[in-house]
Amino acid sequence: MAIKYGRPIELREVARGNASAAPALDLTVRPRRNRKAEWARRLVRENVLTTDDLIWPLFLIDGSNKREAISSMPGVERLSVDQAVREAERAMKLTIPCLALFPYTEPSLRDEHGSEATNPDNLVCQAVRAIKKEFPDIGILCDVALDPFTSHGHDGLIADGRILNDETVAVLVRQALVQAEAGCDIIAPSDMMDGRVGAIREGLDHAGLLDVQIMAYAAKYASAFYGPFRDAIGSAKTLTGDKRTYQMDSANTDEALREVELDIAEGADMVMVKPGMPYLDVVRRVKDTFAMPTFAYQVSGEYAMIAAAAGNGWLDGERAMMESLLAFKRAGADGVLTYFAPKAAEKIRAQ
Ligand SMILES: NCc1[nH]cc(CCC(=O)O)c1CC(=O)O
Ligand SMILES: [Mg+2]
Repeated sequence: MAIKYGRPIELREVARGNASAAPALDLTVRPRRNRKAEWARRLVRENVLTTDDLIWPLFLIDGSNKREAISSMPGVERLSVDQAVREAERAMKLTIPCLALFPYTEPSLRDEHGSEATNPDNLVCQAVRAIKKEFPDIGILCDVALDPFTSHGHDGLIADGRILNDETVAVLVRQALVQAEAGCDIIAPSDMMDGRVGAIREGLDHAGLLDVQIMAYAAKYASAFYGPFRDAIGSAKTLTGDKRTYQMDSANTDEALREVELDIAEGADMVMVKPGMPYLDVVRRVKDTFAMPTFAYQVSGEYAMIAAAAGNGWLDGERAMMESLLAFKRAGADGVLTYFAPKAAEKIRAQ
């Protein structure tokens, strides 16, 4: 019997002959049945976003009782350490498992070598200690890279206009150690130097910090979507040139797999793809290939686009936020770093 759309042709003729009430289209399969009501949609839903999927990035600034708006990231502020502790409390109440910390470094503390990065009493280390003291049960992730601390805004050391890989890695290991010693749970190298994951793992192990995890920014692309972040940490104005000799070319995906493979071999516990939404294909390939805990960073520019369009009344900000976050789950991500974390958590918990 010839089958078309699931029903034998012969039977289709019979069905046609019937009542005038018969459907105009003779369809056995009607996918809309599973969408007919909210309960039915919930029943067949494949992916779900929970508060466990969220990592909340915070920007830090020196001082006390201070909150500073970031003009290119409406709704996001730079926080003094005491205010960051208040946000940690909010994260605990919202059951967000982990915070990520990024410092705005005073210009007077920035130099060519990013020396402040390895100061055990720098802003990030102060914040880690303060948060851990009050809320030991929240996870803290610290970025490892020199850009918040260098006068030139690059993630590594420079000589004759070139980024020095191996010399930079030596500094990154020291940066990771001061953060881990302050109580950081997850070290997240975002610098894209070759070999830094292995060197940091060795440094941590040698210091007896065996339980400190590494989340490698494994496939990190040279992206225009980092613009607002560079405003937030104050490196936008000082950055000379671009980061294309260390961050990846946005045309490549095979290369992402090779980068991820290396970082896993060097000891990464978790891997990350960054930016997020424009690179969901990479998230999917990485997850399918390595079956590792895989994260995506919905970066500042992605946040800014949605926040700006919502602010102008051009799209429904809350729905766009939730849809964008669910997209990461659909692509295979185990979690998302997102500036929407508190808002999304509030919405999830209200459901
Ligand atoms: N290496 C630092 C770093 N860590 C996270 C981001 C971007 C995050 C965002 O845009 O939200 C950057 C910026 C950059 O590489 O220039
Ligand atoms: Mg690499």
